[in-house]
Amino acid sequence: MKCFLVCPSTVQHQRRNLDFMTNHSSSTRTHEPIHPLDEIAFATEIGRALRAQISHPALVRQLFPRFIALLGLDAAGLVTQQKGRWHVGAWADSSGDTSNRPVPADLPIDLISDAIDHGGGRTDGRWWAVPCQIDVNDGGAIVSSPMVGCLVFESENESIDPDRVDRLSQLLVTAITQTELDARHRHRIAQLTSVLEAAAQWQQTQLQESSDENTLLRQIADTATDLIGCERASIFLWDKRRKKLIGRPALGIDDRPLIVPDNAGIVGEVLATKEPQIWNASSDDEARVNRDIDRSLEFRTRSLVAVPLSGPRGETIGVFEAINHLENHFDNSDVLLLSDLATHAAVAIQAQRAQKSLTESRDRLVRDAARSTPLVGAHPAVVAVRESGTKVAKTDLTVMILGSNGTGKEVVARHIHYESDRKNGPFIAVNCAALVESLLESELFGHERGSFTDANATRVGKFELASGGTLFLDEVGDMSPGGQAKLLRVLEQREVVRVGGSVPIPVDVRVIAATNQPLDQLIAEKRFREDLFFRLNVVSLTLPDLANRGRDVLLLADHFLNHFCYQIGRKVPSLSDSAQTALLSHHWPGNVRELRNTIERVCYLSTGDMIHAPDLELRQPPMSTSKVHDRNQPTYRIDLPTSLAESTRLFQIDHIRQAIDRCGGNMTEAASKLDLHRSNLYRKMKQLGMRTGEEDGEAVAE
Ligand SMILES: Nc1ncnc2c1ncn2[C@@H]1O[C@H](COP(=O)(O)OP(=O)(O)OP(=O)(O)O)[C@@H](O)[C@H]1O
Repeated sequence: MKCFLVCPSTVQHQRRNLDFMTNHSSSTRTHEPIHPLDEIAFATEIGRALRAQISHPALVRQLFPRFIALLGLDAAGLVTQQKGRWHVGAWADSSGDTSNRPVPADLPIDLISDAIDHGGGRTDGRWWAVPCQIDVNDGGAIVSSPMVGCLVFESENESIDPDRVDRLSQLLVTAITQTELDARHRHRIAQLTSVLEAAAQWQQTQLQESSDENTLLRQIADTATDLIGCERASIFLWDKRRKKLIGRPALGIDDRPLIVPDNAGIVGEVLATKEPQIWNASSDDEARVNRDIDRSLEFRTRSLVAVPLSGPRGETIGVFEAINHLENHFDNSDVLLLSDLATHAAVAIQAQRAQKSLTESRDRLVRDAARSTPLVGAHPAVVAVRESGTKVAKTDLTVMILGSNGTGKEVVARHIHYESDRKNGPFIAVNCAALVESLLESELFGHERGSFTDANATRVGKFELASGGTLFLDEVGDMSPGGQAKLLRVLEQREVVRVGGSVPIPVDVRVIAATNQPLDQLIAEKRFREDLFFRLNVVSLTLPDLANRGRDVLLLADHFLNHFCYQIGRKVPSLSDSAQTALLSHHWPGNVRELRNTIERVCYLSTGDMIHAPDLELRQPPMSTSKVHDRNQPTYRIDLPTSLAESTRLFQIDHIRQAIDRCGGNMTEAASKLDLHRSNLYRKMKQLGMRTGEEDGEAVAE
């Protein structure tokens, strides 16, 4: 028995029609009286049974014997028509026995059909038939197949009173239809619960990045097979362009899909009409089914139901098919269930496709972003930074990157980010030097609306924005003391509180800091918190100045040449020997950034296949404006008037720097050019306050 909902009109409909038509006269009979209280007791019993949501068999067991006894019948039962066949349920007699009593062989089928066709009770004197039906309209959207049947009873009692039969059978028919509707209701709720549970599982599968479409389709088909109770189920996705339907899972073939023309068989019919189709071999046209599929799968289709799979805008994306009902034929209730599953399946399939395409775009973007900022360099110090960066990327350790302006600290930070598991998350860079203390807190931690005069809207801070990714704090040495204290708190607690807010927000961020400042000196001068330094400096990477990277200048120049020529679509010119020498001997106070700008300018302004030294326009800035720049050293300027001793010192620094530059960082060669012994050159450099590279063993190449 299937679904339900009592519709009052059903009861009234039956009530109106229960005026018995007889083909023999009962007016001459004498009726045995039933005490009215017995009828009331019967009605009360029915009411109690319905309230208790009695099952159908229990109803037959409990109420039929009472009905039989009240009317003095021999036996009674319920006869229903299912899929074109008569089906006799339990047959009860007055003893209450519903199991052993055999169904009479001579059931009055004509009388039953007559009662059903005319919607009213019928009797031939011995048999009585009272229609007991549920129309699909009775249950609204949830009754998928009607119930067609009759309450049938037998009585040799001549004195039976038709009015009493009418009254009591009305009561019993109401009880039967109500019980049937209740049962169908419960069954439908169970079905919908299962469909929702299945949809939730498909959603989980579809959200897993690792799961592919096949896994999802197999899961959907398995659910349909279980819930409908059939041998197989398959989802045919429509390849509109190729006019094909691609069935997966392929009804028993595991590895390859089943491809059929999109106009063949019943799936083709569903695609064309957008209407569900049922096909049962015993009653339907054999020509409708595509037996080619059966032959290729060595399978025999006995019955099938297929419904369209529709996308969000109502467009058909395929067909969902269930094959070979395990118990009997498919009917409308299977269409209803398969359609429910198809609705959720289409959503899951489309969502997984959208997710896949988003994941692919994201991966492409991440790959492009990672490629767009390669850490170019073959100098041992750069190689060491790259290797350490790759290693440390696999951890969540905080990293401090040291180096002069323009040496590539942000490039290293990006390298670490794109080498880490956080690469699909955001990379957010904040220049701490650019933020005054009052703005820094709101920039990093966000603020709530109205928390200060200009806070017109809630703002999410950089820490929150970087959640799941990396936060790069550039120029951290320039951060105000107040900012340092707040930063330390966030690093320790791993949660932020927005300005003007009170709720701590957990943040999952990897912090990379960078500075061109001598932090040890700042700590000594109490301008940088030592505790913050230890928090940030878990791993420290130092980038040498470009002037100390020897032939890396040429590698980088080549890299930028390719980059900019590709951008403007010009053939990549070569660097002449003179250009190479000029690049190697320039001292690059602006480091890689300066080189990049130089090459960019050349790419736009020069013509021809060869770049010569004059094209580079590399002039050492005049002493009055030049930076005699050393990593982690203060910047010196000659601000006239200045003492002769200081001018001499700065001149010597610049002179030595140029000599080292010209020799590509080779100290022995530079010393010889300066007519000094190598150890004297080191001593002189120390005297002048220059870094020699011996301090950290890497900055100055031999
Ligand atoms: N090793 C490198 N390979 C490729 N490009 C680099 C490299 N180092 C630096 N660059 C480029 O040089 C420019 C400056 O680099 P970056 O901004 O990383 O330097 P920085 O040390 O962070 O500078 P600042 O201290 O001024 O913030 C950028 O355009 C960057 O792409």
